[in-house]
Amino acid sequence: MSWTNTRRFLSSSAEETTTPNQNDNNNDNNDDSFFAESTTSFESMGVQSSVLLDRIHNQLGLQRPTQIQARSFAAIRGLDQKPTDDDNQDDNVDVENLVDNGAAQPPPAPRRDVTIGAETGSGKSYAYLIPLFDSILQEKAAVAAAKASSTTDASTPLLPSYDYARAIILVPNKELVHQVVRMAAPLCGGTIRQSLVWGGGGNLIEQLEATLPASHHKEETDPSRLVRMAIMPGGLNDPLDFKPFRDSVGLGGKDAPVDIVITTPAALGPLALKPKHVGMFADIGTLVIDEADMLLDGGYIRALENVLMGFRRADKLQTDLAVAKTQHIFCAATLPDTGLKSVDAYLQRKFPFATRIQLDNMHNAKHSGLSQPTQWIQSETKRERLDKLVQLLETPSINDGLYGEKVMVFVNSVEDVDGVHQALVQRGIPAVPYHAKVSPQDRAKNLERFRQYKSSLQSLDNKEEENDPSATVPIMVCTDLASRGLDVPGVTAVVQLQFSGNVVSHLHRMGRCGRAGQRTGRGIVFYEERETDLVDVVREAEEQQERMKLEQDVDESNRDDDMDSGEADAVTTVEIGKVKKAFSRKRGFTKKRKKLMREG
Ligand SMILES: Nc1ncnc2c1ncn2[C@@H]1O[C@H](COP(=O)(O)OP(=O)(O)OP(=O)(O)O)[C@@H](O)[C@H]1O
Repeated sequence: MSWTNTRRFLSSSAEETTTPNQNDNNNDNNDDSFFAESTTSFESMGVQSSVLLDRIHNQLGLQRPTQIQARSFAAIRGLDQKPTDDDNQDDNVDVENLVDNGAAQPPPAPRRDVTIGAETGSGKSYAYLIPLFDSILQEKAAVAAAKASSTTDASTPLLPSYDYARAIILVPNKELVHQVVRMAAPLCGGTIRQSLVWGGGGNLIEQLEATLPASHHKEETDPSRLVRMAIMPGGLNDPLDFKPFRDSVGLGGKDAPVDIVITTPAALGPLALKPKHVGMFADIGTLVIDEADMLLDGGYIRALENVLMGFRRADKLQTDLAVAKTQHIFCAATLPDTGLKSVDAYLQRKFPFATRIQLDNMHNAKHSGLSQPTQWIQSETKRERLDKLVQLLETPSINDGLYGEKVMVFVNSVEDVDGVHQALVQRGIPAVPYHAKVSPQDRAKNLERFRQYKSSLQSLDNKEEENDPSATVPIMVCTDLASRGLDVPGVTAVVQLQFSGNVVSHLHRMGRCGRAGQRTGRGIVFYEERETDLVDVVREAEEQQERMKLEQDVDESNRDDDMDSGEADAVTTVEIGKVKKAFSRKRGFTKKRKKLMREG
């Protein structure tokens, strides 16, 4: 079957391509566990900024929060617990001192450390972004209101309580920095040039301008409604080498401080150990560590520990300078918990008082976006695997093939990505490569073409035109650089042409499809005989999970209203269907991280 002239229409409206799935909750293809219960709204879960609520509904198109968003919001904002003496101490901040224009504002929310754990695609990014944006916009609104009612000169700038930034978000690499910016931009207000004050080089600003909805191109004239982000590059010696900080009014410049800095531990780490920079760390209220298990392992941990040390040192100033303690938010889809040196053990040791939000679906062998059991194919040669892949890609999905679908093909090295990509193209199958040695510009272009593709499963019947082959591509061949965090809506299948070799990477790879509550993903995994030990563990856990699901369904349908709810819950809390056993295969995991580090 030919891959040309048969693609269905790709909507050219950026609005449609960037708005997250506005799920029809009655659709069988949706995962019921994705959303919070139907009575929970963004309003009822506690979002107070009306500006933010408007953006959540109208810019992002989100109707209601996901489970992880509702639970994280409560924990991050301390709505789920009564205040303790400790919190009161944190709240005991001399607000007037912090706000230069003397405006009173609501006392800062207690800052509890929080660990957010839920499977891939469950909406964890907004689980930390929404509370953060809410507190920033609330503070700005309060300052603006106080300023409006005071006698201060109207030209006095509107200043929040921070000079450098309100929060820093750390992710492993540039790809994920861009991913966070892309997700956060619609919540910022204003044009992308207003909200992303420093894009860190490359053409990210242009790319976002081209792909964000038209409604996002409106200038914002009210600074209290604008959230400003910046990407901090590596190689800085001093915080003031970073232009957005240098330009901040609080630091002698003429602009309002940036609100959120998005960067990597490698870029921030070198600043953390110098005592003279303690002021910056004291100024920043929230530190988000996304993909926490990756950053707390292997080659990343040293830089991250430096960062944590910088914040710890700054927290010691708390009593002297009345600075609120830093809130740490750790976010992960996988938190290996086997052994004393596991990431989970590390977090429990270093942050024993952190509130842990962990959904039941975390570490399930098969994530809820996969609509059918994983297809496992043992094959010993590259040639055999490639032939089988081509055969799958040329067979319509109705006959169990992948023709017309939106597919990510994972292999384990840059060379293999190039080899598979070329072989597919030679056979007339459109594909793009994605790995660290593709130039950043081409990588971004390839990702965008893949993002824009609409599979035959996604296309609506009334859209008869074809995907434009110069602007879209159905297949992306990639290394693990694309396995984490990357959110490409509508991926219908993940093929591991080479097995990832460790369960963490396996879960992240499979999690690239069937995201956002869409139960439309499909997994096909090729493996070699020498990998059967690990494969067997994962397969067995998947089978257990399926059995557990069946048991639950039966249990639900037979459920006697008088049944003790504890009895019923016991069935669901048994730790079967999890891949925990496979976490102990740590060697593969660490090696993989090192490789990713070299690539990223
Ligand atoms: N409340 C919501 N309603 C509908 N879609 C949502 C909602 N929240 C998030 N999404 C969408 O769900 C998708 C997955 O979100 P996100 O990338 O934050 O997941 P994640 O849990 O961080 O995944 P990963 O662990 O793979 O990084 C995104 O396309 C996002 O826009």
